[in-house]
Parts: sequence; structure tokens; C-alpha cells
Amino acid sequence: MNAYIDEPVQFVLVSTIIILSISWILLLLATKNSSNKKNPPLPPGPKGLPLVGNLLSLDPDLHTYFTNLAQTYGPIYTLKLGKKTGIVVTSPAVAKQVLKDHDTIFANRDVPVAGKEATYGGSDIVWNPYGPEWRMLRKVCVREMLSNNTLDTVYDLRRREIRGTIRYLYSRAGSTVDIGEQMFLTRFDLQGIQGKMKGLAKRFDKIFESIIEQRLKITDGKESKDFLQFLLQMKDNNGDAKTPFTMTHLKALLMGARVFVNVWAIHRDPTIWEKPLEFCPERFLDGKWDYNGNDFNYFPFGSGRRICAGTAMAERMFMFSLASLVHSFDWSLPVGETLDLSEKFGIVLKKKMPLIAIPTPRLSNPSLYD
Ligand code: HEM
Repeated sequence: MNAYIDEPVQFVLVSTIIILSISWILLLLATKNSSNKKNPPLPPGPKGLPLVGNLLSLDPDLHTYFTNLAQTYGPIYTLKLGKKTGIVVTSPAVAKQVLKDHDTIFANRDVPVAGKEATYGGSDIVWNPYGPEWRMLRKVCVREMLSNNTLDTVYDLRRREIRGTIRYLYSRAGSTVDIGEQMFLTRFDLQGIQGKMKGLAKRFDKIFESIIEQRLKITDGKESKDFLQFLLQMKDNNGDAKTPFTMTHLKALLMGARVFVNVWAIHRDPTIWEKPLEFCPERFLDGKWDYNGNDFNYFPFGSGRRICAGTAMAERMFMFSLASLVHSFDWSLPVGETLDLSEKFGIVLKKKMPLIAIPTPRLSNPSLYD
């Protein structure tokens, strides 16, 4: 994972929805040993139209749309997304099953179109399928680049960057500043992580292809037995069709189901949180909140094998940046403006409107801003 922070999207505090994909291959492997057990039915869900399923009724603000449907269909329900099946999870207990108890099965992420643009600086670990390559990237990330030790050794770099920002804000005293832009566009390519990561190109396709190739070898001359073999036969037999079923179609179909864990809803569930919509940071003061993926009432960094690899960095950066901002300046809104906290759905939640505020230096000695 690189630490080159160049998109505001990376710095929004609340993850919205964790999207995982479960490939048919993994599903087949997972059910292999229980092949004589009947498949359990899918969870309930709204009726969809033929072919498009529920796609036409989807609201772009997925987190609230999913939350509303949960009122009717409960903590786990099914949506038909065209030909794909979406399973939406909105309770801590089911989230635990998906993210922790069965995390090897659910450890792949789907690559949404928006996600491709909003990768963490373009590194591949986030979208890499669970497997040897992801394990290697994860090891490099967690043990070498983002370990506590490494992060401690680059404290001076962090300090320099933050001080540079504070200096800039001092020069803007009394004028409006876009805080998100200033804080989150700061470059922190600590240890040149991005450079190192660039060479490790995603080989998602190759991995599927190699599984398919292996399967081709096994099935050669034998009767088709499973879904993949059926698809392979279809690919081979329809060469003359108007729209041939190609290897690309086959790979797309292998990503047959998605699981959406609605973290947004769980983090606002009034049965878990007292007055969840009230801004009340004091609720975290008692220190009983564990955000290392063990508490499924509160898991801003995810959980299980794919838990955030940058928690140690986030802890350092956010605490340091926020403390520096409030220590060095008093902040006010431009006259006549009110604080707009409306949100915009994304892989992580963003503020709809940028936070524009005016810094007033509060330290008596100007040299402290040098
Ligand atoms: C407050 C800030 C942050 C929050 C709330 C956050 C949250 C998350 C969440 C929810 C996930 C997905 C976990 C899952 O699928 O179960 C994730 C993944 C990830 N995060 Fe963060 N993150 C933050 C900051 C960072 C930073 C600063 C870095 C690196 C410098 C980072 C690196 C990663 C990586 C590499 C992954 C993918 C891990 C994998 O797939 O193996 N994150 N993060």
C-alpha cells in the first residue's frame, strides 16, 4: 500500500460499505465437501424485473437505499443486480460471519468502476484477489512499509509535512481555506512507497485464466460436472453464434455474487448506539472501543484478513494533523455560512460540500509557525 495521499477520498473517516465478491470458484470449493447437502435458499429480497432484476430501482446513495430496504427485509437480504446476485448485510452478527468467520471465502473485493479511480494511490493490494500475490503485497505493506517501527522512523518526515501545512495556513490567516484540500492533498510519499508499488501490476485476469486453464486440463474428454465446466463447454460450442460467449464473458461470470456489508447502517444503528446521529466524540473517551476488527458494532477499518493495512499510519496521521490544526488555530465559518454535514456516497463516505473555514492563529509567538 502506498502512502502517497493525493485524493481526498482516502481521508474521509467513515467507510461506507465494504464490497466483497465471492467467485463461483470459491463457492464451488466451499461447497465441495457438502455436495450432497441441498443448497440453502437465498435470503429474502425485493422482487425484481426479468433480466434487470432490481437495478432500475437502485438509488445512487447506496448506503441509505440499502438501509431502508433492511427495514423491510431484515439484516440479510438479496438483490438481483442484472444477472448478478447481491447479498446485503446490515447486522453486526452477519458482518462477523462474512468478514471474520468465513473471511477466506469472502476475501475478494469487487472492483467497482468508481473504485478503480479511487484506489489508494493506484496500488493493487486493495483490489487484489485473495491469494499468494495479495499475501505478498500485504506482507510488504504491513510488516515493512506500514509497521509501527517503520512509521516511527519516519516521524521527522510527517512532522515536516504537517509543519509545512501549518505554515501555509498561517499565511492564510483570516481568509477562507478549503481544509480538505489542504490537509488531504498533502504529499506523504514516505519511503517512496508508491514507486515500489508501481512495479507490482495487478494480475487478476491472469489468476482466473490460470485456474481456468487448470480446469481445462482436468475436464479434457470428461463429462461436464460443475458450473465452470458448463461455461467452458458453452464457450467452445458457440463459435458461430452472433454474440459469441468469450473468455472475457466467462471471467465476468465467475464473479457470479457480491456481498455488501453496510457499515454505515451498523454505525448508526440506534439499538447499538445512543443517539447515533448526534455529533458526540465524547462517546469514545472511555477507551472501550476496539477498532481492530474484533467488535462488529464498530469496525471503521474493516475486519478479518482484508482489514485495513494502514491503521497504524491512520492513527498517527489523523491524530497529528487534527491536533496540529486545533492547537495552532481557532477556526470559524465564513460569515453567514452554516456547517453542512451532508454526505456523498462512495467507497468511503465524503462530505458533499467541502469544509471551508477561516484560521485565526492562536499561538502568541509567531516563530512557532515557522
Ligand atoms: C481513518 C483512515 C482509514 C480508514 C477508516 C480505513 C478503512 C479501511 C477499510 C474499511 C478497509 C477495508 C477493510 C475490509 O475490507 O474489511 C481498508 C482497507 C485498506 N486500507 Fe485503510 N483506512 C484508513 C486509512 C488507511 C491508510 C492511511 C492506509 C495506508 C497508508 C490504508 C491502507 C489500506 C489498505 C492497503 C487496504 C486494503 C487491505 C487489503 O485488502 O488487504 N488505509 N481501509
